[in-house]
Amino acid sequence: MARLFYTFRPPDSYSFAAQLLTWSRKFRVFMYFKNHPYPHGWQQAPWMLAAGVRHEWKPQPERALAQLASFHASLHDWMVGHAGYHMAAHIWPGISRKPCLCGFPEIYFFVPEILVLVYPDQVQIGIHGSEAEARRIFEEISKSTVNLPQLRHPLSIFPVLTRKQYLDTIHAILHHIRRGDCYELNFCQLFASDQVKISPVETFTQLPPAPFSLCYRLHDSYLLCASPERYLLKRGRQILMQPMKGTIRRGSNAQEDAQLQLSLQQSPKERAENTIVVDLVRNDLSRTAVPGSVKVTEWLKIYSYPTVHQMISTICSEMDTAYQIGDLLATTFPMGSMTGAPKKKVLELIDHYESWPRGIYSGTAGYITPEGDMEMNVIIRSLLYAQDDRRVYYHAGSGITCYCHPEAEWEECLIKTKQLAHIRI
Ligand SMILES: C=C(O[C@@H]1C=C(C(=O)O)C=C[C@H]1O)C(=O)O
Repeated sequence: MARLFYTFRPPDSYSFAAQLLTWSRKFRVFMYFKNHPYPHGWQQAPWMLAAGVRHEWKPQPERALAQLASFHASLHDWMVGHAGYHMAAHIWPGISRKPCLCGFPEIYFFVPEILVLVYPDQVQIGIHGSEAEARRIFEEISKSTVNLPQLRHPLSIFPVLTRKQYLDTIHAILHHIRRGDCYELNFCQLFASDQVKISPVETFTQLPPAPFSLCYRLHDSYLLCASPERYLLKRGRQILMQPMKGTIRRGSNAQEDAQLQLSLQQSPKERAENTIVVDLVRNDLSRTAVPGSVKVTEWLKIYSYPTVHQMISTICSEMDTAYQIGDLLATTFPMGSMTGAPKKKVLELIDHYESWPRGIYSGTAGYITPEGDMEMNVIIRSLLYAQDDRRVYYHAGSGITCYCHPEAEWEECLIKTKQLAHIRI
């Protein structure tokens, strides 16, 4: 039986979307998408929940990308899941595999039992079942009570590196850049906290709005993601990537904010960082593209988020019919904004200088539709929570180029942790 969608009209979609998140807690596997409406183009619905496992795909990671398209075609259904950063090891020989500190596998996708799409004027419930069953689900969600978070203690997380260790590492990376080993490297540091118990859903609701937010539970591992960055959008054969490079804090008043935005827009350093990644992405996309179809449709555009301004470029291509979704991932992953360039060399250097795993951070999460369309984000600005171990992790990084001032990069990482400042647990 194919998945059938049934339409309902809740009195208020915003409240329904909040109830949906509360309701999702009863599932051991779910992904809840909250696509804050920034002008970022196509997304399926403002809110979406994929809950419960109808089929799961836990492939051998080394064969996963080669098998993804045929697995998807065999089911012709929605698939939701993630690929962690260390899938890089199966694409680029010589890069080491490091297990995710939070327990997420290298790659995992599931076909949900229940899919709920929430639009401003209607709700669609997609199940392999009858309308009566869909109505029962709709009514159960409508009865969920949303508890406002009980604000108690601030969430304290600490960098694993001291400031001095961080600065020494950046100087070592700059040495590689001056020697010509590479010209941009995205170095990420780890922040952690032990012995914390959080309520993942309540914590997620306190993260700032972002266009690629999601709350993902895979048994005892949680990803609470407030990502502003898209990795890849596939619609038919049209592909779009939107690397983000260039970050500046928001100002405390409108005038300062406009000045900061302008200085980001005009900064030769940030423009160079972004353009290096644009070139890398153009190259990555050209490996599966119809010749001549790779185009930069937006270059160095500033987008503003609650705590930061970001510089984003958009690169499009048309994928050649000889290629499938697995090929697209294999030729573009890990995304250039999280590696630097040239990709092979910086992957080796990241392996060496980041002695902790990135794990699911710096990977991607999202969905594949039955038609093979895809929307995948970049997993950044995210809390990882290992419920069993009561540990919380957060990573933050920045692009290092020859223009960089190590102290400013340290500050940039701290700015990226600012979104956690208001969280209470
Ligand atoms: C590494 C992070 O962000 C990446 C680095 C950016 C930058 O250098 O300006 C911007 C967005 C991301 O691609 C992070 O948020 O942890």
